[in-house]
Amino acid sequence: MHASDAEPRHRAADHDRHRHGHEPRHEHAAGHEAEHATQPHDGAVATATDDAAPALRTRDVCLEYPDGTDAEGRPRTVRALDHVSLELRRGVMTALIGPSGSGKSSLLAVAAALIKPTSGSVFVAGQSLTELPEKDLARIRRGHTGMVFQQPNLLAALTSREQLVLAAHVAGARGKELHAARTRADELLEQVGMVDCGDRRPHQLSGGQRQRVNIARALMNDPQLLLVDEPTAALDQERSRSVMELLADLTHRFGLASLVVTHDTEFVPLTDRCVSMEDGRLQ
Ligand SMILES: Nc1ncnc2c1ncn2[C@@H]1O[C@H](COP(=O)(O)OP(=O)(O)OP(=O)(O)O)[C@@H](O)[C@H]1O
Repeated sequence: MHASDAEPRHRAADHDRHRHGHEPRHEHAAGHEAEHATQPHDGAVATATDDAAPALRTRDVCLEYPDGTDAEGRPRTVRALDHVSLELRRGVMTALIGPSGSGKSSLLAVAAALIKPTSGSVFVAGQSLTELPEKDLARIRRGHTGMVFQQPNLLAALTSREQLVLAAHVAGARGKELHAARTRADELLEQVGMVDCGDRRPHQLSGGQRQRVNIARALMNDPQLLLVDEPTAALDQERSRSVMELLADLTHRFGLASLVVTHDTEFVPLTDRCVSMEDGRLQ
């Protein structure tokens, strides 16, 4: 076992909580936040966000995928999300469970603004995503949302530090900002217990360590919302627990609204809240 898999080092916690300017909060009743698609004077849609609003709110979201044609040649659809209303607040880690095909990944994809719902509304930090053009959706994805998938998908040629700096570069960092990104990358690697692995490439890391780099990379652009799909699918029990504990810890210290899809119900007690899906509906 790799020491950094089992014993993440968590320093600079207070610094980060202050940087974000808030303590973790409990869930509030839905419906009292300022939610708006701002219409500026020039007619373009601005991406104004409101830090007091939930990091994510979906209202009556339905999603249908095309599913071939029926016997008469008419197009068929499969309903993956069926009137899903969900609110995620910062500082709260929510487990998303449910049987295979129940719609968990679809909900993550809608929350990440990767797919537009067929109907219903999605708000990220109070900003309605429904009518935004692709360039603004891309900005929301980069600036407000961090994503962690089952497989870390790290680039083989890059060191851990470079993986993180690349995320800042893709988000538009240049010159002095890239210098700051290197410092932030090292801070984040320390936060996920990988301080000694900044110069290592993926093949020099264990599965658990790669997932830690992946998580640190998702935090590079200081997101409010962290969407995590089966982060422990490729890991043994011990490393799985360690990664879930890390996610819970980061959620609280960074004030993230995190939504974590998991099949491992034994780790649900590590989360603050659990929601379950069946046939595209939240139970
Ligand atoms: N691209 C697609 N095209 C057509 N149908 C899809 C597509 N993606 C998902 N579906 C269908 O939508 C439903 C929800 O799928 P989804 O992947 O969201 O479920 P899931 O709960 O994440 O499943 P799993 O736990 O197996 O990953 C399923 O019936 C699935 O077959």
